[in-house]
Amino acid sequence: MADAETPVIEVKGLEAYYGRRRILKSVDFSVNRGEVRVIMGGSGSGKSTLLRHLIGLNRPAAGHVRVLGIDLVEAGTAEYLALRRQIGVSFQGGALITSLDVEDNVALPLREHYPELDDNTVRIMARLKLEIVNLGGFQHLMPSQLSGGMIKRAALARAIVMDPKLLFFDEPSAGLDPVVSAELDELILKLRDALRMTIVVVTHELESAFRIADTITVLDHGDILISGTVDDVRNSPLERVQDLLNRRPRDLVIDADEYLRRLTEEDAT
Ligand SMILES: Nc1ncnc2c1ncn2[C@@H]1O[C@H](COP(=O)(O)OP(=O)(O)OP(=O)(O)O)[C@@H](O)[C@H]1O
Repeated sequence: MADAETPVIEVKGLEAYYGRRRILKSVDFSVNRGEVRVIMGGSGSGKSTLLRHLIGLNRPAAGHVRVLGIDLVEAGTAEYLALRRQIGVSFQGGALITSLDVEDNVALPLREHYPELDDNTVRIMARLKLEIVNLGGFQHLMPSQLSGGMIKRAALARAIVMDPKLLFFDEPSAGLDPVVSAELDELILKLRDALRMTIVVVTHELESAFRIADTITVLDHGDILISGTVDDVRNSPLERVQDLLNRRPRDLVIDADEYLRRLTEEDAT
């Protein structure tokens, strides 16, 4: 396992493809313990693809991904499962199971990874996490009875139920009003400070990114444009970074090679 000095995430030369299309182009990326790293970038820039590689859901076409000291390319199944117990993931949309109430949704990873735990212990652990995300008392509601912000918080409670060292959060603010979104930002900072988690957040929301980030990585068409502090990113002289910060669309500029490739490419099987 990693010591206190080693980055929690180390990625070197990561390449990713869907079919023959290269999505990530030799990405180098590292995240230090205890920081909130925000991954930003336009739609289709490769943020979710990078996240999937960091969680081990996708295998790199080239390069290495080391998480909490474990090389995901080389790890065997047992090592990977041990690692997954230390990683929390909250996907876009919440992905709660509609037939289970909030408490059973939150308890799910515990039941899956620690089947030997008795029901009472599982219940207490789930409720503790519901308290942390301000859903204390709502444990018996069904997902269909929750607001958008409550769904995100329940998904977050589920992601942290096993006290992960590392938390991945995909689009926490998507579809939320600004007040609820700001509450969620505060919650992310609370997890970093009170539970000392390292947190990687993918977001489109600039305001939220600047509020929660210790460091920011900006992706653009599968390349990292910049990784640095909030000030580094704000003051970046790179035109593409400023386009993103000022919401100037770049995708209207047609890349002739890419356009031709799309027209002529056979479907991957
Ligand atoms: N399963 C898949 N099969 C084929 N292509 C995919 C798949 N998933 C994503 N892509 C393509 O890969 C590119 C990068 O997608 P990705 O979802 O990583 O981007 P993103 O930055 O997360 O975008 P968004 O902000 O819109 O969610 C996009 O062009 C997308 O269409």
